[in-house]
Amino acid sequence: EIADYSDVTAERLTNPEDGNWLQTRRTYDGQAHSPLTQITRDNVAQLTEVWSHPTGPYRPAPEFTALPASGAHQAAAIVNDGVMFMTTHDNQVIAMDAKTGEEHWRYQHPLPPDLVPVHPANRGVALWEDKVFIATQDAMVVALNARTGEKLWSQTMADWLEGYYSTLAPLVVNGKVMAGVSGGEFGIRGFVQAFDAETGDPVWKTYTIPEPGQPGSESWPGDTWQTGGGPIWITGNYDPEANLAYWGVGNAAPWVGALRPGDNLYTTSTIGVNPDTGAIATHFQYHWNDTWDWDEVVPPTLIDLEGENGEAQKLAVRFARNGYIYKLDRSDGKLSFIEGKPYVYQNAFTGLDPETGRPEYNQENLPGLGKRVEFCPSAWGGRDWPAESYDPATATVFISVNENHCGSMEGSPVEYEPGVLFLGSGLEMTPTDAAKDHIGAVQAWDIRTMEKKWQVNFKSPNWGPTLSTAGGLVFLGGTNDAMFRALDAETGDELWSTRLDGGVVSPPTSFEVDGKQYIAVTTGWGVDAERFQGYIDAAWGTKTEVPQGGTVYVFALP
Ligand SMILES: O=C(O)c1cc(C(=O)O)c2c(n1)C(=O)C(=O)c1cc(C(=O)O)[nH]c1-2
Ligand SMILES: [Ca+2]
Repeated sequence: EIADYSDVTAERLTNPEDGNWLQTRRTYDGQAHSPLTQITRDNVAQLTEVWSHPTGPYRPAPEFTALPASGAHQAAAIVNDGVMFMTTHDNQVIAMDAKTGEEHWRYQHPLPPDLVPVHPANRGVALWEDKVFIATQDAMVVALNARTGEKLWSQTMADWLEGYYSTLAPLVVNGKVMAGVSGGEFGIRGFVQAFDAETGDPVWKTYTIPEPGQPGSESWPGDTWQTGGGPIWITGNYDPEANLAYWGVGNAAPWVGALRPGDNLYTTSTIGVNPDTGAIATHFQYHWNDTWDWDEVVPPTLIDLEGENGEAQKLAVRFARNGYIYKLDRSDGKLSFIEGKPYVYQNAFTGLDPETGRPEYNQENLPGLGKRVEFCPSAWGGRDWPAESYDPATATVFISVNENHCGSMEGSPVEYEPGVLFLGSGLEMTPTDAAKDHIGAVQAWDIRTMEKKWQVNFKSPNWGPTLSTAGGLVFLGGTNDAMFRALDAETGDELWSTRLDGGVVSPPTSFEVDGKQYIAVTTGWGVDAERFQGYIDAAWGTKTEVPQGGTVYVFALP
């Protein structure tokens, strides 16, 4: 039992104290930036481990799975006035003393024993008042008492036997707990659902695919809308002024676009949803008739800049999995295109319409039925799910990317069966010749000019969400050598690093207790970071062993 727990309010989520990290990307705008300044580029070399805490037991990869992968620890350490919350891919929630690592309580969500996750991951908790919320691999939302870990309510969003599951951290706005469902590879019909935080009562449910008669339904032929995918598996961002939650929608199903001709709204789009009603107020589709499994699920980072004449520029900036950066305007509650350009080599589009941002496709790189084609980047995109951070003082985005990998697909008709993979194609990934130089990288982009400031390359792929701090630092793991590092935000130079007990794909966070700044990160290598590495090893005849880990680490200055 936690004696002294600070209730989380709308005010605290909107304007969090500098020393707390109350949501996955810290603030509703998704900037993942810490205003703390104790750890700086001048002293970061002295950073040392304060405590570590293993999260085990692990749920091992089952022997029989269609797409085997180890579970990955992908949750941000959420910290509320000295209490840390962590989740694991097997749907445990652990509350710890953020200063010592001492465990307050641990909850294990009972998963059906025969559930075999395709993406064994969980991206963390959401907080509201004295409650903690998690979305689970059997597509439930569960509320716990933050003080005791006692279960308060649970609700089932959809039937896991039909291929629905959840991996994201929920998003809470004004007492409504929102979560979405994965299953884009199973032909689900994706949605976001909201529940009353107090009672668990369902409040609204908004499908990412319209039914016949609704706007956008004309973009789906016949019955294809019923199994069209459009999963939501990354936490949305929220703009309190517009009262819109921005959710990213994933791939269309089956993978091959020729099996469902049309734009297929709102797959591979950002939708702006009113959290009170669930109404979709605006949308922007990055690419129509997705045929590359390029889920566009990470929501745009919400950025306010001062324009040339001093007027406010309200932006939504996105690095799409399709390999392009999009600068969108969100000033009137509508997402509209300003400009876009590739940030990695991309040969699937010939370009974007300068007015609308709609891409034109290169027919030679367009997967179709009975036709094997290659395209770059591969299905894992220029970036996958690991999120970027944004430093408002320098208007710079720091993002982990992967380049020098291409994919191929050959489409064939596929019959829908509930709970069975619904792809219509195999999937290949091949590193290019340039991959011998590097695959992973961190890029820093100036959002005013849309110019790249620097890029740091890694021989390894990079699956590390970034944390930037007002101390002028960028923290990330993400590489297959289990290193966790701090870079100089101005130059990208590495200033500090340490090898941990496993690969890092979780977002680092920063917090303060009793006047001391800490950095937290959790090891836990698996899911698509592992699969991606597997394709590279297969192409090169190598074998890269990355320890799975599964430990929460906390660092500070001595
Ligand atoms: O279509 C979907 O529903 C869905 C869900 C998930 C997920 O929930 O993690 C991933 C993907 N797709 C996906 O395409 C993908 O590349 C991916 C990588 C990972 C991961 O945890 O490393 N999850 C997912
Ligand atoms: Ca997908």
